[in-house]
Amino acid sequence: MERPSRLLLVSELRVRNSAYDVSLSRSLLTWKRRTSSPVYHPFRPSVCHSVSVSEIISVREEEEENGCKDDGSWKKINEREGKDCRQAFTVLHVERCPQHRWRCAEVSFTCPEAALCQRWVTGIREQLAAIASRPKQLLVYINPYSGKQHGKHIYEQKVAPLFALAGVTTHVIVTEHANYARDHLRTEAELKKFDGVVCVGGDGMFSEIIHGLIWRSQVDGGVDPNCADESLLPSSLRIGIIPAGSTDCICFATVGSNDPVTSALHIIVGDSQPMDVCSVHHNNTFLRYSVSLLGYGFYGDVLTDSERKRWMGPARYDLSGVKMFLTHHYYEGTVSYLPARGIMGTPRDASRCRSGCVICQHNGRLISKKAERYQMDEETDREGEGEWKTIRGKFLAINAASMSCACPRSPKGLSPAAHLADGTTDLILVRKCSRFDFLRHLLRHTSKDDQFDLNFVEVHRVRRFCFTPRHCQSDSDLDLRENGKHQIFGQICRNHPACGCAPAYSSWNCDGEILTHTAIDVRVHSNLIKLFARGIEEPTVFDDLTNPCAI
Ligand SMILES: Nc1ncnc2c1ncn2[C@@H]1O[C@H](COP(=O)(O)OP(=O)(O)OP(=O)(O)O)[C@@H](O)[C@H]1O
Ligand SMILES: CCCCCCCCCCCCC/C=C/[C@@H](O)[C@H](CO)NC(=O)CCCCC
Ligand SMILES: [Ca+2]
Repeated sequence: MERPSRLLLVSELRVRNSAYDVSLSRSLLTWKRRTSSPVYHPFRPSVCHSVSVSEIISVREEEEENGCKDDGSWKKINEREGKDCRQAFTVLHVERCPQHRWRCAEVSFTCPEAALCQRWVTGIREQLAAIASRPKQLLVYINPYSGKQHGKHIYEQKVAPLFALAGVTTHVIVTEHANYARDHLRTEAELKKFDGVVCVGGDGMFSEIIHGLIWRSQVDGGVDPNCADESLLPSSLRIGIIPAGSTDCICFATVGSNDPVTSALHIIVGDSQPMDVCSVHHNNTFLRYSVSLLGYGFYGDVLTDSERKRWMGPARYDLSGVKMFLTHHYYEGTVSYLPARGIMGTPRDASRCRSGCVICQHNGRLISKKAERYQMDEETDREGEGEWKTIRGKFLAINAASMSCACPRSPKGLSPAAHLADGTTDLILVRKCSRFDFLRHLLRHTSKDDQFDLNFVEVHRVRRFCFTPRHCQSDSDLDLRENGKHQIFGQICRNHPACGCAPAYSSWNCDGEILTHTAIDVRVHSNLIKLFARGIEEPTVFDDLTNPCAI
């Protein structure tokens, strides 16, 4: 509880015609109803409220209904006398709703005199202006074709008015084609003018934004993105996601809901959530970055099939999901991985990555210390931190989840205990099994049962991994896609009934985009980007203790 000496303003004001003791400190705005009777009244609703200053959106001066507005006579007299007659102000603030949703609520305070009202408005505005983490100028990209193609409407109706209320200025760009946002960020955008980038769309659009920003940071800092062993430079601009796509798993897993208003409020209050990014290379050539799912086999095939059904909108994934489940293809290959050693947490933990996650903070610090040590001693063997393990086999799915990948289809996600910023990815290997068993595994993504507790599934928390497919036609480890033969062999294997074997290749689903190669080298870069989010909030039993009214 804060000491009274820290209070910046204390007044008796009126809220809905009742008298309240209102106080403002650097961290809290509190209003407590004055009671005429000292006797405890069991049926009286709660009379004390507080809102964190960091969650105030803005403050608006109001004109007093009875005096200023009515016939104007009172106002006119005041104006003639050079007095400001505004005696009420409204505070717009974050209100928490079920399912991690935030709303903009408001409370109006009436003051006995205009000068006091002005002191309050100025006092609150000064506190808001002192919050350095709040963005003032944002660069907004809207993909008009995401999800159900409502991106533009969502932004204009739900988000832009909130930014205007909060005094956030924006430069809005509606993309004209795929990779428009990525290329604009890479080459043209004057990033120095902005405090963050907002992406209105789905996971694919978010992927464009991080590709533009990460590329720009490397080029500006002289880092070669093609070198798989290079440590990447973090991007200084935070990214906000206004969900308007088909899966929106990055928004869901970092905020807890896919709600544009909630996301806009997290941006306005200047939240910050660090995130791991995987770089994907093939033969020391950069392919893509991934923050959510890298999936070969089932999820790669679902994506390939669903791309042809884009016109169906989000339902395309359900149809392709059922189709690929029935197709039941498995793929042969070799997975090598570098287990994450000395870190806190395992993929089978019951605890979850939540706002202020201790595991992310601990592991993030540990990994950056290791990186510093490596930079000081160039001779150190980077892979000396652990031993590579190799698994050869036939797999229905190979998934790397760098975060839980929670989404409305699977609220706990592909790897429920994965962390947003712990410097690792969870490598999930689903070996060839019966359709019935695979269905059991898939259905467990939507229930409380553990999807890893099956003898054909294994999961490893890793820092790096490589995959090499085994070919249908030969044992060579060459990736035939490179010289164009894959298409031919792929077709023969898929379509030729006499072949009898599964198709040679699947494709990698990299955050919803198809990779051009199947043999890949994946490395996790801890805390490479930051989002305007705070991780999923969990109400705690201590919440009441932080509320001075409760004590
Ligand atoms: N103006 C545009 N015209 C066509 N495609 C675009 C345009 N702008 C972006 N894209 C591309 O559209 C693709 C899909 O976008 P997005 O991810 O926003 O929606 P989604 O696929 O419906 O959602 P999710 O990725 O969450 O499943 C991305 O690959 C992106 O590069
Ligand atoms: C037959 C019963 C099946 C029930 C299975 C439910 C399992 C759902 C797990 C969902 C995991 C989503 C992982 C997120 C991946 C995103 O990066 C990507 C881009 O948005 N989306 C997809 O690839 C879309 C993937 C859609 C998969 C269905
Ligand atoms: Ca992670």
